[in-house]
Order: sequence, then structure tokens, then C-alpha cells
Amino acid sequence: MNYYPTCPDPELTVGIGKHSDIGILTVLVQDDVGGLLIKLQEDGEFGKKGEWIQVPSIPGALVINIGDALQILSNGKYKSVEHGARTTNTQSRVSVPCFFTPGLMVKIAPLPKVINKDGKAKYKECLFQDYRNHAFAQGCKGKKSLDYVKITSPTP
Ligand SMILES: O=C(O)CCC(=O)C(=O)O
Ligand SMILES: [Fe+2]
Repeated sequence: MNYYPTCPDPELTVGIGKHSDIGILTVLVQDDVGGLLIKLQEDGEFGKKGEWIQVPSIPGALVINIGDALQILSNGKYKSVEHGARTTNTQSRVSVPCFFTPGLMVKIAPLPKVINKDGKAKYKECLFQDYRNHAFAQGCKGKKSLDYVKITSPTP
């Protein structure tokens, strides 16, 4: 559970910094204060790729976020969502995330069928525990944790 106390000057603080969740999916309940911000991963009906928008708080609704492990397994077809949360100076806020992750000893890598279709893997295999440790040591740096497994093509 996340608790965000009120902050006298929300411009000067961060509720939770920009990050992507590391697992497969996160199911999140937010209260009616709202404050979850996401960066659009593609152009679409909500705006242009790269823009930050606030996810409205809808009573009874669950927010489903894609995590890095699903991006890796799908070889980048499903993109983990970069997100963060802001505070307000009038209301404290609570959110409850439920993280669905691979087991720590599970090796994660693009699925063979997806590699066959795409022609090459964009991510190398790693133990989920190693991915988690790396991401947690790095902290909230957007989607930088994926660089740990990204296969970069050699420059000619
Ligand atoms: O409070 C929120 O809306 C987001 C929380 C979050 O991103 C997290 O716990 O990973
Ligand atoms: Fe998160």
C-alpha cells in the first residue's frame, strides 16, 4: 500500500518517481484523490507518444499496468508503462498495487514463438531475481532498468 501525505508545495516533491513496474502486470486501486501519471508509449486517442497524462480515478475501477517482464517476454510488443504519482497540498492519498511477477528463480527472455516471428530477440535472458535487484538498486529512472537486458545491435 502507498500512502502519500499532503505536501505544502507539491511542485517541490515527488509522490513516487518515474518508473516502470518490473513484473508482468500490476493491478492498482487508487482512491478518489487520483494522482497517477503515465507517459504515453504510443500515439493514440489520449495524446501523443511521450506525453504525460493523469489517469482519472474512476470509482470501482482497477488500473492494469504492463510491467517490464511482459515487455521482455513479448519482445517489446507489449510496452511497460512509465508512470509516477504526484501529491497535492489539500488531500492525502492512498493507492494499493498488487504486483504479479515471475518467481525470483525464473529465467525471463523473449518467448521462442515471438522471436521466430520477429526474426531476432531484443532482450537477453536473465534471472528475474537479477533483473529485480538491478532495477531496485537503480531506483526510479524511468524505463532505464530495461537497458540491463536490451540487446543493442553492433554499430558498423
Ligand atoms: O500510487 C500510484 O498510483 C502508483 C504506485 C506505483 O507506481 C507503485 O507502487 O509501483
Ligand atoms: Fe509503479
